[in-house]
Amino acid sequence: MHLCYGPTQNPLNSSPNLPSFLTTFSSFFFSQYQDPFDDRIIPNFLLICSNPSHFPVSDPKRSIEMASNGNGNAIGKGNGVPAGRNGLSKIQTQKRQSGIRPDDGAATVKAQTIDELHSLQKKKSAPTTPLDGVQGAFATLTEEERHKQQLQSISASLASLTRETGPKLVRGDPARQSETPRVSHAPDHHFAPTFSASDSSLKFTHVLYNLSPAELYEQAIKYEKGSFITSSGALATLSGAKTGRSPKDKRVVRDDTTEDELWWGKGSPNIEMDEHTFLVNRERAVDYLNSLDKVFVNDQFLNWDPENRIKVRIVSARAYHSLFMHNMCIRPTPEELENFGTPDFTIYNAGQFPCNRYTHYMTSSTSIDLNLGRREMVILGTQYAGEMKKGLFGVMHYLMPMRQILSLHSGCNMGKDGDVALFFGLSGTGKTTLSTDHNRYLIGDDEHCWSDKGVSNIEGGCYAKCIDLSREKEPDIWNAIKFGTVLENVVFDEHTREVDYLDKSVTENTRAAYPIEYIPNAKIPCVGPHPKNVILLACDAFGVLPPVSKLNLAQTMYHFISGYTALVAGTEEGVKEPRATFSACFGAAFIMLHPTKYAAMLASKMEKHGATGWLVNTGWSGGSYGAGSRMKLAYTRKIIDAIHSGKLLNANYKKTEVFGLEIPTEVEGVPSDILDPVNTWSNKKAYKETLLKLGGLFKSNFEVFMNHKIGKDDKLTEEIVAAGPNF
Ligand SMILES: Nc1ncnc2c1ncn2[C@@H]1O[C@H](COP(=O)(O)OP(=O)(O)OP(=O)(O)O)[C@@H](O)[C@H]1O
Ligand SMILES: O=C([O-])CC(=O)C(=O)O
Ligand SMILES: [Ca+2]
Ligand SMILES: [Mn+2]
Repeated sequence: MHLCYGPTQNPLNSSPNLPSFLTTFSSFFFSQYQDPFDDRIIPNFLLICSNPSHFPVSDPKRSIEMASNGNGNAIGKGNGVPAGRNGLSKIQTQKRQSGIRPDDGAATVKAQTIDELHSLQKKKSAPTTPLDGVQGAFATLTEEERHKQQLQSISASLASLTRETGPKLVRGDPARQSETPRVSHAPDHHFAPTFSASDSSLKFTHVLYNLSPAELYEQAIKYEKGSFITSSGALATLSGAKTGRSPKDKRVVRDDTTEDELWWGKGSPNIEMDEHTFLVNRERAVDYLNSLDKVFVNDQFLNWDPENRIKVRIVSARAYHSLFMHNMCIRPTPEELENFGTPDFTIYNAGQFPCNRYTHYMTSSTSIDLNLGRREMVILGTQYAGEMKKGLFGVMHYLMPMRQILSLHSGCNMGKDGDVALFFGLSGTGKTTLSTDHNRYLIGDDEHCWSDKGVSNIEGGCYAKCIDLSREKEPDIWNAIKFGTVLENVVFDEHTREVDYLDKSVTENTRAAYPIEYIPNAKIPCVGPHPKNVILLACDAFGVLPPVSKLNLAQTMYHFISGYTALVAGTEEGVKEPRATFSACFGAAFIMLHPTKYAAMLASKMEKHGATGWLVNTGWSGGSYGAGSRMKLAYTRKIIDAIHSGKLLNANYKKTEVFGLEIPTEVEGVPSDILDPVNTWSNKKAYKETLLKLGGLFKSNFEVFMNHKIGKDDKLTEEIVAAGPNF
């Protein structure tokens, strides 16, 4: 069985009450409007279907008729076998025409040998089976020719740039001897070694192309230490020495184009490297991958907006990496895979192999290198899978603004009335937790685009923190941790394989990566109309920001550019406890252009579509980290509910000192006294000091943005600067 798009109905015909903005979208976006909004929403267009041409599930010729042991059947009685002396059956010495004869004679296995029996167990299926009546570029190709083209494309990807021949690739698992190597070179040169040939070009590298989760499980369990099936069916893996991203080891090639286009210098995440050094690292990664017996190749998509879809290829050495990206990127249908062609962007993940510290620009044995001109990324010295996901996010932060589309480090969901909310926030502030809301459709948990048509998710999966995860507080995430899900760095019982989500022995940054359709009310395709609410999440370790404040546009921009939070331990290497951080656009580690470019786009989109900004503190209450405690998730959810329902928009507000934030006096389901943080601190003097201290941190952080214009004139810039803390 596989997922495919089923017939779509036009909701605009059957739902006359839909808001008018929906008419700006293609109708297929909203075919789930027919579904009653109960607690199990299954979008119409995501149907599980089985195509009889791929999946002959009921083919009697192929089914294995399992022979029972015949315990109840007296041998030689009424089963056609002639009885011999003493009533015992004669030993059959002649091979029967119909195959192995089971003891009871009732059922016959069609195989002649054990090997044949085993070969009956597996049916050919997509993506290796050609479709009936295929259309598209490859329609006239035979299966073999298609494989050859695919291998040539992969061979070209893996080619060294300094040697004449590409690697010798062969499709399939090296463990299966029956597969005779079919060579594919790019370019297809002579066989005999030349001056430029190396030993690695004489051997075969097997390509495991777009394997299914089941196949990847087997590869992981057989070959990767630390891979286990947990009691819920998820695959537990270890990411090795790195259990979080390494932003200090990220490098971006600075060439004539990127020199002018990208943001460089103080505050920028883009640490430069030159083209030559990139090629040195690329060669290192490619040589490492080619030296292996097998590599995994994933061809997938980014961005659910069909007009702005990006084709990505991920070449990696671990089943863990392949399954992670299978879950996190958009999974092509067999038809789409067949017409995939050449990728727009390629990742070479040689994470098990270090970079050479004597290479220019390298400051450690880890290097994550982005070359926009070559459309390539190289990963050396870290196996943390999040590098791939966030590396591609960086690419989108470059490509999308070029098309006037805003890329966002945000979660996104939609209510039954089509009201969309964005959840911005740094790592660990609650994007995944709060966008995964049982009463709303999930569009995505981490990376989105906002175009003229509305929002679209960049990814095909979610990446949830799972430290302290509880079934009761986060039921949808809990239930998504099942077969197919990658569980990183969790600790489990040796025997029962029950995961202990409280255990931080490996890391605090334990993670689950699952396909978005594992969330029952996922909105497939993951697109929606223009946002109504823009929620900025901050996990304030100082405990002085209110649980919720309503922002005007200038304040929204001020806080968006500031990107404040207390970084929660673990997601970035070396952070052991929460500490105040400012990260422009709530994602400075991923942006490629100056923050004001994204801010100006956000301001104009929010203004145009009348979106309301909110600041929600999911961090400390009743004191700073150490004295107070983390805001109860149940209260934050009530606050978010009140934002979605529109109730909070019309509440009574008062203004706070220093930050000048509008805070409501009441929110349904939340104790009123916590709404103004001053009430929750027993030491009022300490509160005021802490408030001023945080205000000072905001001010000094914002200094670098003071002389940057946001938008067309100075008006907005002045308003934004004035919207910060005042004392
Ligand atoms: N009041 C609260 N609001 C939101 N999350 C909370 C709250 N209290 C505790 N948490 C916990 O904080 C964590 C939020 O992590 P989440 O995965 O949502 O982060 P994220 O913003 O998606 O980060 P990333 O970008 O790294 O994926 C979860 O483990 C959640 O259980
Ligand atoms: O990238 C990661 O490792 C996890 C994540 O979503 C983030 O840090 O924003
Ligand atoms: Ca997340
Ligand atoms: Mn994230």
